[in-house]
Amino acid sequence: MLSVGNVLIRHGRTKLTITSLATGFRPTKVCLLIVKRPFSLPTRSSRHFPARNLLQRPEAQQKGWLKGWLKGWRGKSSSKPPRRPEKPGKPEKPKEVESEETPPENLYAKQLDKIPEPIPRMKDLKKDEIRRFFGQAYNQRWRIGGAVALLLISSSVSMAVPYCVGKIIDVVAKAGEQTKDTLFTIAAILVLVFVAGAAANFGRVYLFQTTSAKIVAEIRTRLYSSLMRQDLTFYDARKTGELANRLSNDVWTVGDSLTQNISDGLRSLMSTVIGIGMMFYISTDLAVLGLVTVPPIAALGIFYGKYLKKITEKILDAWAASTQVATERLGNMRTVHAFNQEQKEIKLYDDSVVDMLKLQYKEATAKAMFYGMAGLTGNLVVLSVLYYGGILMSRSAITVGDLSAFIMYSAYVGTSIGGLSGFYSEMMRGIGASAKMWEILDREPAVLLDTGIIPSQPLKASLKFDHVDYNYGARKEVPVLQDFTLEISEGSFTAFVGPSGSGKSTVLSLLLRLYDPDEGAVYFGGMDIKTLNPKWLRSNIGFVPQDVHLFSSTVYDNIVYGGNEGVTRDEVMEACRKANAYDFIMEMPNQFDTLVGERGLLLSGGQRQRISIARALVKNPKILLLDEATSALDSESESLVQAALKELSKQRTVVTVAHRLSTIREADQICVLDQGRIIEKGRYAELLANKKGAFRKLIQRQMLAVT
Ligand SMILES: Nc1ncnc2c1ncn2[C@@H]1O[C@H](COP(=O)(O)OP(=O)(O)OP(=O)(O)O)[C@@H](O)[C@H]1O
Repeated sequence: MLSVGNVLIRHGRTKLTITSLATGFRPTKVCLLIVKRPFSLPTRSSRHFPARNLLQRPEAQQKGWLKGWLKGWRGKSSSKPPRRPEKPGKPEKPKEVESEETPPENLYAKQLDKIPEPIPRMKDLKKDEIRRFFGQAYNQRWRIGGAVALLLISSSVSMAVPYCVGKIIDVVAKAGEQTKDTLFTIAAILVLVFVAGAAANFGRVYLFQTTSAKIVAEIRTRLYSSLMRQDLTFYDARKTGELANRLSNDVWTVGDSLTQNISDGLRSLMSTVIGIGMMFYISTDLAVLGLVTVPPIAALGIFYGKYLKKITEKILDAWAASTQVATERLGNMRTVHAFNQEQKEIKLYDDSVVDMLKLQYKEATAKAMFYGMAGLTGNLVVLSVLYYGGILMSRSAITVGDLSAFIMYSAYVGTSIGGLSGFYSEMMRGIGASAKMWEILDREPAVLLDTGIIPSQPLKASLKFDHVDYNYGARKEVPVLQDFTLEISEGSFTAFVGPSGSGKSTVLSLLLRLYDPDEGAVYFGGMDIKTLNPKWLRSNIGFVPQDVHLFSSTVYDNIVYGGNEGVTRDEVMEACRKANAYDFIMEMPNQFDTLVGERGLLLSGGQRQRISIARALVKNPKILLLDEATSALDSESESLVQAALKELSKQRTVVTVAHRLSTIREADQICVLDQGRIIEKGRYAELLANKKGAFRKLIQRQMLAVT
């Protein structure tokens, strides 16, 4: 009796464990070969299963486990939460090595910190989308071709293993004088074949992995470049998280499905075809018996797949809800703390987690049933093949080696069919993800950055709005600017005032050409800004926005960000002095190298605003747009900045939006806006003199508010 013991066969993504392989010498004796998990789908590692991890907690085994678990998670006793899913970026995807207890395909496990999306159906995809999806691999066709060739070699070697094992068993079973020599010869040949197979496998994995990385890198660069060029209308209609997803998870999905998935799919296909062929080659009767269970298992699989899809979609919705709750709250922690809403937020999140868990338990039940059934059926098949194979052996119709090889081939075929179903869903997911990327890549921005005139002579820094109508694409029904007409002469100081929402900031956005008017035109130095190169136009304008956004970098980096190419350190210092920012920067621990924190939150509002003013001044612009640029300054800083701005106004055209009306006493013209129209215009004193005027009312209201 030969006991081979625990034999591991790794095939594609699935590892089979043959716990015991024993055979008798006499051909009449039935060989015993038990295959664990004969049917398996492509898998993910267990850490991708929050519910699974949950079940491992002791509370989970008790009644009321859910509450216990949540309590444990929150309580002081467990400082660490239960193991959470992987962090963003590329979701860790087990490729070659899987845990022995491989869980089935999990549609939402792959992308954990993003809101995942359901797998699209074939009928929902357009032909063009499928063509373009594969088109992305075209640049890498030689590498992919090479990888496929190596795949054919390595798979052929793998598929030869059962046959060779069968032959070895037969040689051993005969146990003659020549046994040792024959065994040695077979083993020596097999070692060479295995080494060749390993080399091919190395090449295949290397080529597929690097090709995937190249495709991902190429798509990411193109996508990011396309995103950077989109106009603000595009961003107004989309969520930042959604775009970040496109750029990270979706791109990986596309890269993987074009390489790793094709590799796995081809392996599964080859294993299925060769495996079935070999089964028939060894014994037609046994092959028919072995394959007779395929249709019922397939039917069960389809039924299960449909149920799983439904429940997965519900889980995705629940996931989206809980992710949205968390993302929004984590980004607004100041508000949460300030309003004492921690407990309420925890409860809100817990509820969404519990909703999802309930669904995951339903899903787990369905999966457990399916895998239980599939395992039972598979084992019954093995048993019937063994039984019938034993009878055939007793009639000397087949050898023990052939029967062993047959069982191994049937296991290969079982796992490969499962692999093919995973291949299909991964491919659909890849095509779906790439279709969403095309939406961005194909979109022609309304403002093309590389077109338009770059004047050879400097233009006069005069501005003009000529009967401009505008409303935001996201809210077409709300007219924002209506028949807006205004002239701003070079070197003048113009201020916009008016109630909130009257369109003041929008005027500045149109000057920067962040949006284009629906009707009428905006002129710079007598030229319609639509005809000018947008980059050139913006290089002439310094802008201090209402909400100052600093990047998570140093003070210096944030200021130099506003400069034109080749801006010097001296110019940066000069801009800081003019913006009254120099002194406080020099008092900081690392001065210009001080990190400002995420969105500049390590600085005070007034400091951020002065850095923002310095950033606008560093390129020494001809036109300065200030959107309530001094609103966050204390009165001392404000008077200093006001003095600086007054000085700066002498050399450039300044357009400002002001709430504090005291800051615009010196303005050459003040425009009072209401519902997108200029209802009053003039100098400070003139407007104040009009006793029934809107400006005077604004001043009175402001004075009342102060007293
Ligand atoms: N990106 C946008 N998409 C859709 N509507 C917008 C957008 N930005 C502003 N609006 C709307 O346009 C109108 C004018 O907004 P704008 O910001 O120009 O007003 P404002 O006078 O500057 O207000 P405030 O003084 O409060 O800053 C408002 O009704 C506002 O809701």
